[in-house]
Amino acid sequence: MSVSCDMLVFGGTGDLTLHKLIPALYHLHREERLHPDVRIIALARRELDREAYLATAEHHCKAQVAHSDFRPEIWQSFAKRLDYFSMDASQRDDFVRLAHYLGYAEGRVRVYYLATAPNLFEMIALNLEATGLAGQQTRIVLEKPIGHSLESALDINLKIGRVFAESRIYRIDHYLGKETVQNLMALRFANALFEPIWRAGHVDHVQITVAETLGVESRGGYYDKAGAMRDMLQNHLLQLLCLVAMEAPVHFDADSVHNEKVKVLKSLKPIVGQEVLDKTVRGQYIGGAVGEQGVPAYRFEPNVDSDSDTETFVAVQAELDSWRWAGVPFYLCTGKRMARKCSEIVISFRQVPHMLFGSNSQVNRLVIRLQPEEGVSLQLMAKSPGKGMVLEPVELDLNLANVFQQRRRWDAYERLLLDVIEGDSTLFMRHDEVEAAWRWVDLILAGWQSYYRKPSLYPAGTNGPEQARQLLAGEGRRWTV
Ligand SMILES: NC(=O)C1=CN([C@@H]2O[C@H](COP(=O)(O)OP(=O)(O)OC[C@H]3O[C@@H](n4cnc5c(N)ncnc54)[C@H](OP(=O)(O)O)[C@@H]3O)[C@@H](O)[C@H]2O)C=CC1
Ligand SMILES: O=C1O[C@H](COP(=O)(O)O)[C@@H](O)[C@H](O)[C@H]1O
Repeated sequence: MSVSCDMLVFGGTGDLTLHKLIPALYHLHREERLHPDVRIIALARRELDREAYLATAEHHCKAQVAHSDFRPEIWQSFAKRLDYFSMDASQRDDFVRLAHYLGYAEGRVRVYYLATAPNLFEMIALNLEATGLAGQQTRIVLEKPIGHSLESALDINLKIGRVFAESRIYRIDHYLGKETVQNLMALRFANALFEPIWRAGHVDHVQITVAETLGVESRGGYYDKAGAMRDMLQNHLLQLLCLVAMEAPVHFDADSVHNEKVKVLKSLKPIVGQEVLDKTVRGQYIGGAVGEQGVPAYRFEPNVDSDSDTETFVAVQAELDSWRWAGVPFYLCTGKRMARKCSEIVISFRQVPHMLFGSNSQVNRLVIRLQPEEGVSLQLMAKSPGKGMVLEPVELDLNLANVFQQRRRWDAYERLLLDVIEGDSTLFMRHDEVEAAWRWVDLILAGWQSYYRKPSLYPAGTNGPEQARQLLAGEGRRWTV
């Protein structure tokens, strides 16, 4: 049973809260992971009474969780924890009201979850401090992306850091809460098998792909200023890269894990100036079809500029200047409105040094599938039955859902919310990780400004622009997704 706390969710009427946070908290409640005294208070400007908020929250929660997991009596008991407080986070007086509402509760843990746009982060922190709501027992959760550049991230980190000690700041990247992402650490550090070959010399290259079929949905206003680089690659994909490339931490605790991740980010070889033309691809979808469904071009999405040059696809050939990984390309790729939803990490090993059975031998690949199905498969060469040494690629396939059949797969936010309540920041990002990631990304963004303003177009429902295929083909490789 976890610790008792008040969880205050700023942005309580927003997309993230209604689609992800409330359903995650509902599941934690349903599985009795929350202390009976945990209270959840949603905060936003909209004038709503508690009943109206509960009705909205129930509607969304029901739509998000599996039919068999949503039970009215469980919702009723969960709803007893829930309240709504209407306030404007830019108004100090509203925080005074909030302090009265919360009352004095010495020693009680308070979690402030900032599910709002980042431009409110500083104001919320300052207002909490000014009204005596930022004491030692409080924690603050910041949603990604932290800022939109190195400069803005430094500014946020500095200003939040003046109010909250680093140990009380939880910078969330929900990919770190995904089961298979944690399984990647188990695979690497709980098995002796792969470690000796997990390095240059044995690994030819690594691919990290997060392909979505979704477009920008209702988030066009935000996305058009962000693009795939800031929305996905700067955080989710670089965090995945860290887990693939990092050295084994000394302990499985926050500082040890963050120390190793930051070393990886600092070893990213800068991509400067015109290099963006050879090492990166920016794309934007035009109209097309995803499955059977016709979908409009990005520029016709709601709240998107009709002349927008924002990228909805990005591919980058990254390299790490480190002893373990020198010379091994890491191909990172993410896009919206792609042919199919698929997130996976592929470690491609080198070819055998001598082709004993002819030239049809394919390289071994370790594929870590994050979604939609979670699993790990190892592609090997085997002899096909019959006469002669005819080889065929086969798979050792581990489907995690089948192996752990009896157990529901937790959503990333469930795990991460529980970690915040329990005060464990291992699966969050420390300030220097975020900054190191921006330092590298900012150079690419600057290169794009000078040399690559117009994204390459790709029809929705395809695998991105042709240039992405060429990024690997030029090196005699191909995307596996
Ligand atoms: N949606 C998603 O799937 C994901 C979102 N994120 C990040 O999470 C954050 C929130 O995203 P999302 O939920 O999509 O955004 P939304 O625009 O849907 O929600 C914003 C929320 O902030 C509230 N708000 C805005 N201004 C104020 C204010 N002055 N005082 C109090 N509340 C305010 C809004 O309510 P009201 O207008 O009533 O005040 C609303 O509840 C963003 O930083 C986003 O990048 C990260 C990962 C995924
Ligand atoms: O953070 C974000 O992630 C989602 C993709 O998350 P997933 O868990 O569904 O893979 C992405 O759609 C969104 O644009 C981005 O802000």
